[in-house]
Amino acid sequence: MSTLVETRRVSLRDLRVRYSPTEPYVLDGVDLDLLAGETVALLGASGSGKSTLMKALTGFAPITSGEAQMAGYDLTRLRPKQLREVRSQIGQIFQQYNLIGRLSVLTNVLTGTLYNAGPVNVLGTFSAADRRRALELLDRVGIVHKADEQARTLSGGQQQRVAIARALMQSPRVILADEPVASLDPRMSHTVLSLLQSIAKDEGIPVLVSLHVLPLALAHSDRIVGLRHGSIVVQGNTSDLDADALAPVYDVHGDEEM
Ligand SMILES: Nc1ncnc2c1ncn2[C@@H]1O[C@H](COP(=O)(O)OP(=O)(O)OP(=O)(O)O)[C@@H](O)[C@H]1O
Repeated sequence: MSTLVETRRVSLRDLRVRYSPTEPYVLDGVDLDLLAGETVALLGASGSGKSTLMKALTGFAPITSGEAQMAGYDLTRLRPKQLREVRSQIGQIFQQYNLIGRLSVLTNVLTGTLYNAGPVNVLGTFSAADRRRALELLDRVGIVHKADEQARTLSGGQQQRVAIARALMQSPRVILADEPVASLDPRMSHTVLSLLQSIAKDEGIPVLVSLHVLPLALAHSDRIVGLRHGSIVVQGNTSDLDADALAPVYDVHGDEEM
């Protein structure tokens, strides 16, 4: 492991991924850097490879060739133990929040520590320091007043904020958010995305967020990357891009659906 900056960045060069040798490449020659403190929006039509890119970064999709550095690890040569280490350092946010509904909000946040847990934590006993930190994080995402409620009683936007607090509990070096607002109304989408962008800055870590709604990407990212058929067709600072510049991402003449 080298410098702090290198452990808080992602670097992909000519990345190729396919799920089977008889299938076409799902990611085909992706070059991408995610830098500490920046929020990068990943756009692309359905089937363009956004989730596969996230999965390749967490070792759930097979990297066929190319270079992939994540949080100081070479993803192309990971041993199983290192794979667990890498995953423990990636905060993942999903469309469906993935909370345990019958457990309290506070306990859900505390489960973020289980990635690095010893046997005591696996049994469900959390330290006073962890509980304090979990409450601080719930305060940070604006939902500490719900700490003792069952997670399933919360609205979608509230649950997603709990999921973000849970991810922060890991002290992640990178956050990957795969369509985190696809189930939320527009107002809550803005709240959650602006929270993620401020976390990237405050924690000094990269946040990669896949989105389907162009105005949300333009409003809540520092950089936008557009995937089409597994290749990056647009990439630039958000302030330099508009809907016209991003049209190639959605210009459907192939087999992708909008
Ligand atoms: N486990 C898998 N095995 C084989 N093919 C897969 C697998 N997962 C995804 N694919 C294929 O890879 C391609 C890209 O899928 P992916 O889910 O990465 O797209 P996406 O851009 O995230 O789409 P969406 O916006 O609909 O979630 C699709 O053709 C899909 O069928």
